[in-house]
Amino acid sequence: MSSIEIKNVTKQFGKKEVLAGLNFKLEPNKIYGLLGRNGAGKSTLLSIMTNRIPLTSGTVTVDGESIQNNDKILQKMYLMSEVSLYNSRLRVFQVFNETDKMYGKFDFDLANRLAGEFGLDLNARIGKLSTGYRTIFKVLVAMGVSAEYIFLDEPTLGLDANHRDLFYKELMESYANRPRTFVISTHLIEEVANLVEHVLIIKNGKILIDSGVDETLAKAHTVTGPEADVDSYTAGLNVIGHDSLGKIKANYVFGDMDDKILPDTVSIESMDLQKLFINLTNEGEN
Ligand SMILES: Nc1ncnc2c1ncn2[C@@H]1O[C@H](COP(=O)(O)OP(=O)(O)OP(=O)(O)O)[C@@H](O)[C@H]1O
Repeated sequence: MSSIEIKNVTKQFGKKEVLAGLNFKLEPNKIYGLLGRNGAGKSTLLSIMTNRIPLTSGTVTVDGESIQNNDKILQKMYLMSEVSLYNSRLRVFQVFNETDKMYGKFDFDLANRLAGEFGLDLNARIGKLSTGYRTIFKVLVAMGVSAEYIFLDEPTLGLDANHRDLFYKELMESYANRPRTFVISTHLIEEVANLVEHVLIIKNGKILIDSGVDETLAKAHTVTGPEADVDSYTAGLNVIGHDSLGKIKANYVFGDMDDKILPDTVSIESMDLQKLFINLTNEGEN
């Protein structure tokens, strides 16, 4: 099993720098959440990692080998949006067949069963699918493909709540049956919080967080109480945001708490991933 290493990757579109020197590693058999606000560069990064668009500088390597012009390595990776490359007149089952020819060992059992569960007609032409079914179709191809690394770009775009639930459930089951690496790019943090093991948060073209979910949340605290007490307790800590309700204030702290004695009026609770994400990626803060 291979790991992917991203080193000093930058991407400029004209004069605009979208990725500003990224460094991280993707390990085999993990579910990653690639989180960032609209326009943060998630899709760009996924396209660079799968050699769909060129990078401006830096390297992407798999077990030390560059991915550029390296078909053997690129066979190990699948980017969900690739199906838009297919002729829109093709029918769903034909794309399953094409994918099998390109990557080998397509999981027809899984893709066909899921088509039934989602109510996707295998004979439908892909150009005629509704927005939601277009996503479902792309997701089914991505789940069936035999690649070791599956990059899912906004996999629930346009899906209703029932279909989103079904997708997450099936993804977990499929992952348990055939471990591989999934990188899920999304801004719907709440929905993936229980699914992903590791988060990569992008902001301003840089990786802000690259760590395990549990480890990340262990450093995220909500300190609540009367404003003056809360501010004095959190002075000197890494306060990344706050909320107020009347005279009660919540300061959001990311990082170590010190050993100060907690006043009776103040309480410390955990923070969920969504709240942490919002506070970390708010403009003007940090
Ligand atoms: N081909 C392109 N030419 C010029 N600018 C581009 C191109 N592709 C992306 N960009 C710009 O790069 C930035 C990052 O876009 P990208 O689509 O990677 O973000 P994203 O994090 O996937 O956003 P979203 O969550 O909104 O889909 C945006 O400012 C976008 O306008």
